[in-house]
Amino acid sequence: MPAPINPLKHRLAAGEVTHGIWLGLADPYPAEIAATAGFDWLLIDGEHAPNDIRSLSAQVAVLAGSDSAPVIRLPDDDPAKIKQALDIGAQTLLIPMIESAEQATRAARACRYPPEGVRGVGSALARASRFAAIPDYLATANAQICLILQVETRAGLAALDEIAATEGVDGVFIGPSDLAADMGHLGNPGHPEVQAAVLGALARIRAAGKAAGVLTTDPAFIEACKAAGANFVGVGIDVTILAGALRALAGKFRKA
Ligand SMILES: O=C(O)C(=O)C[C@H](O)[C@@H](O)CO
Repeated sequence: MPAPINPLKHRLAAGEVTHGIWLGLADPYPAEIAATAGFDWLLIDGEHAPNDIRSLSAQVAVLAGSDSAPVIRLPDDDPAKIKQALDIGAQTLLIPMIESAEQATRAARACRYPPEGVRGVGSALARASRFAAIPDYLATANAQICLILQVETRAGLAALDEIAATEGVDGVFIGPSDLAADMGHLGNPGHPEVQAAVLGALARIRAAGKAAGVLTTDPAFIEACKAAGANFVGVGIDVTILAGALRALAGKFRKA
C-alpha cells in the first residue's frame, strides 16, 4: 500500500487550470465550511495567518476526504518546518521568498526522503503514513510531494528560469503584493509595471513546463493571468470575504 496519491500534483503537471482560496482564519471550522464550496484546493496560510503546527494539522484533518486539496504555505523555507508540514499529512507546499536556484534546490531536498533529499524520518509518528499503517510510505512518499515556490522580488525574477528548472520543483507562484513592494509600488499590486512583470513571469514558468501560480481577487486580472498560463490560481481570501460581507451588511443598517 503506497503513500496517498496527490491528485493536485498530477492535475497541475497535466496543465489543468485549478482554482482555490487562501484560508487565513486559522481554524478548522471555517476550513470545513470552505471545503463545501467546491474549490480545487484550499491554501492554509502559515505565513501571514496566526497558524501553528497544531492549527495547521487540525485544518489538514478536516479537509481530508473533501474535493478540495489542502495546500500549506509555510512562513519560510526552514527544513524543520517543511518536515513537520509533510508529517501532518500535507502533500502540497507553498514556500515563500525564494530568490535563487540554490534556495530552490534546498527546499526540494527538504521535501524528499534520502537519497533524493534530506527529509527526516519520523513516519511512525506521522499522519502522513497513517501512523505507520502504510507500510511502504517511506519508499513511495517522494513521488507524491508537490512543491510550489514563491518568487516575489526582483532578485527572484532574475533567477526565475533557474528556479523553475530546478529538479523537484513542481511550480512557481508569483506573489503580486510582495513583488509590488519590492518594485517600489508598496500596496499597489495592480500597478501596470507589477502586472506586466507578473504576466511575463507566469508565461516563463509555463514555458519551463512547470505549474504557474498567482493570487489576485481582481476578476479581470484573474483572466489575464490564466491567459498568460497561470494554472494554480488563487481567487480569494476567506478573511477578506468575511470582513467585506460583514461590513456591507452592517452598512445596510448603520445609522448614517
Ligand atoms: O505577495 C503576494 O501577493 C502573496 O504572496 C500573497 C499574499 O501573501 C496574500 O496574503 C495576499 O495578500
